[in-house]
Amino acid sequence: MTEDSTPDETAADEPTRVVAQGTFDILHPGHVHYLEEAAAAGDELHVIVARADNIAHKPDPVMPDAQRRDTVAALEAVDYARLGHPEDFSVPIEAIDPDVLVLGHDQHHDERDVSAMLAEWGIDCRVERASGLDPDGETLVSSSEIKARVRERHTVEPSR
Ligand SMILES: Cc1cc2nc3c(=O)[nH]c(=O)nc-3n(C[C@H](O)[C@H](O)[C@H](O)COP(=O)(O)O)c2cc1C
Ligand SMILES: Nc1ncnc2c1ncn2[C@@H]1O[C@H](COP(=O)(O)OP(=O)(O)OP(=O)(O)O)[C@@H](O)[C@H]1O
Repeated sequence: MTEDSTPDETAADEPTRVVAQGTFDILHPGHVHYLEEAAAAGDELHVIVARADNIAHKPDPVMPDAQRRDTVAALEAVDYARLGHPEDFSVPIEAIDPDVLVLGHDQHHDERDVSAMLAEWGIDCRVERASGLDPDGETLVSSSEIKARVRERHTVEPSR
């Protein structure tokens, strides 16, 4: 912001901030696809990486919280990555103050519920749904699929 800019000019110059979120345990091309699509929805992509303690719908991540955050932050599409709040999900969202929130193609969150939650927090933000990256039969595009492949190929049978 320049010192002589008017409030109107400042608002027009504000980047469009986009938020994406998820677990991101062992990065794969599906994650890259999601984050590139989210980045294309605005000027600045902020990612909230879920804390292991808040992931109740699947087994605990293999990679520690900070490692998942740091690998996501290293992606070209990502401007800022942060760990989510341990208890209050409104805290990171309020700090980012996004214009757009992009949900992943298969995320269990309902768009209308998330919109209502954002409005309750006083955030004026539209909610969009990303597309999925279809597997081509060879490329692994799911963290649980990668973990299953590792178990299948690297399990050593106990000797009798
Ligand atoms: C709007 C929104 C905000 C969220 N904020 C947080 C947060 O602050 N802390 C956290 O641990 N998880 C947060 N989450 C939850 C996770 O990012 C995510 O929904 C889920 O636990 C894992 O999603 P996945 O199965 O797609 O990886 C938030 C989810 C949404 C939709
Ligand atoms: N193949 C894919 N195409 C597009 N987006 C994807 C794909 N896989 C994951 N994502 C998105 O990336 C974000 C983080 O996903 P998550 O970490 O749950 O990955 P995952 O591979 O689906 O994990 P899991 O297999 O454990 O469910 C979510 O928004 C999810 O929708």
